[in-house]
Parts: sequence; structure tokens; C-alpha cells
Amino acid sequence: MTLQVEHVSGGYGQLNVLKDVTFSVAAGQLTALVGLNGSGKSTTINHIIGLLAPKSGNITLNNYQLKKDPVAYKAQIAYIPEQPVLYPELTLREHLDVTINSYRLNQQSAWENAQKLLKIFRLDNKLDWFPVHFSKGMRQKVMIIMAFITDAKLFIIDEPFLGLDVVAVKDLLQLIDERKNNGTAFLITTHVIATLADHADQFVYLKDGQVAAQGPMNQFQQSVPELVSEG
Ligand SMILES: Nc1ncnc2c1ncn2[C@@H]1O[C@H](COP(=O)(O)OP(=O)(O)OP(=O)(O)O)[C@@H](O)[C@H]1O
Repeated sequence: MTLQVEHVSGGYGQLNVLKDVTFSVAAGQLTALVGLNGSGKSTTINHIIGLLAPKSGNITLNNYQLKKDPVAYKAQIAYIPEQPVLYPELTLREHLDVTINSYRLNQQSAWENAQKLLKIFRLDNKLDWFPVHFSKGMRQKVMIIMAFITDAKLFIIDEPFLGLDVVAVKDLLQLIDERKNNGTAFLITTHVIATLADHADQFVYLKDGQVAAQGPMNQFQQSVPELVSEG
């Protein structure tokens, strides 16, 4: 078992958003976290990445409890937020350097991997450019490349498809499938379930901060008919 979210309640200050949220994401599996606007998807992610502390409940990743071992816990996660977060003063090369150093990756193999990813996303001639000046889709690709050069055990991706062109969506899905086959776990929020349906193994459906349904992806249509027409 990789990620376990157990009876988590929490929110922002006095505002309780999540109520007794329980689900897990297994190694080599992709869990789609779905729900309407305001249902609590980002809040759930904020708790899992340690940006918010639960009022009650536990979050564990490969036996490391977020509460007790936050550093070991967080070192296993690669997170791609919906809005790219980039350093204005750093070039693309420097962004990749920061990732390689902070995840303590092997320089040579990480750069080999980076070169492949830069080519896939057509950014290989932009290493000395400043990504803050890139287009939204290009900035998102930088975040994707930074995540995929790590050896994180759990990838958390918030709305991956919104800013990407069709070629990039296809390339990202292929990368996700490859990593899944190597045992990496994925937790992905999306409004576009149709794009993810063939790649997801499980779904968790949030409604008003509670898990209203969860199960294997082949039960999605019957469990969450209200979201099916969305894609
Ligand atoms: N920073 C914040 N401070 C206070 N309340 C917040 C904050 N962020 C979100 N909320 C509230 O928490 C609830 C859940 O919001 P959340 O962003 O988790 O939903 P979501 O499912 O990610 O929505 P969307 O699909 O629109 O991204 C909403 O009622 C929202 O108003």
C-alpha cells in the first residue's frame, strides 16, 4: 500500500471542509479524485502534501506518517499544481538543477532523463530561457518535466489537462502509464474524466467534503452518473 488517507477532517482555520475522508492509493495504480467545483479536491491535496494540517485523522505514505516524519514523507512525493509555480530569477536549466539537487538525484541519469523529457515536450532548445515568460502550456510542461525527473513514489497532479495541447496530453498519459508500470502511484484530480478514464484504476468521488463514492474505475459510470456527461 502506498498512500493512506484515514478519517481526515480539516479545512482552513475555523472552516471545516473535509469530513472523515478515507481512501488509499496503491503502488502502480492511478486514482482519479473527482468532484464538482468546491467539493474539496484541492483541499484534500493540500492536506496530503502537508500544506494544511488535518484537525483529525492520519495520512501515511509507505509507513511514513506525515505528522511524525514530514521530511521522509514529503521526499516521496512529486506534486504538479494546477497553476505552475516557477522562480522568476531562474532559467529552465536552473529549475531542473534545483529539482535534481533537492531530490538528491544522480546528476548524470537525471540529466539524461531530463533531455528525453525536454525533447518530448519540445523545450530542448529553451534550457537557458526563463520559464516565467513561457506560455501557460509551456510552463505546465516545465512542471511536468521537473516532476518526471524525480524518482518520487507518489505523483499528485492537479487538473493536468487544462492548459495542454492534444499532443502534450497524449505524451503525458504515456509517461504516466510508463511510471505506473514501474510501481509509481498517481493521484490526479480532473474535471475531464473521459481523458483519464482508460488510464485510471480507481476513483474517489468527493461531494461537500465527503467521499460520496469510491471504487474501481469500471464502476465509475454507475456510481457517479452525475459526472459522466462532463467529459
Ligand atoms: N484558501 C481558502 N480559504 C478558505 N476557504 C477555502 C480556501 N480554498 C478553498 N476553500 C473552500 O473550501 C471548499 C472546497 O474548495 P476546494 O478548492 O478544495 O474545491 P475543489 O473541489 O478543488 O474545486 P475546483 O474544482 O473548483 O477546483 C470551498 O467551499 C472553498 O470555498
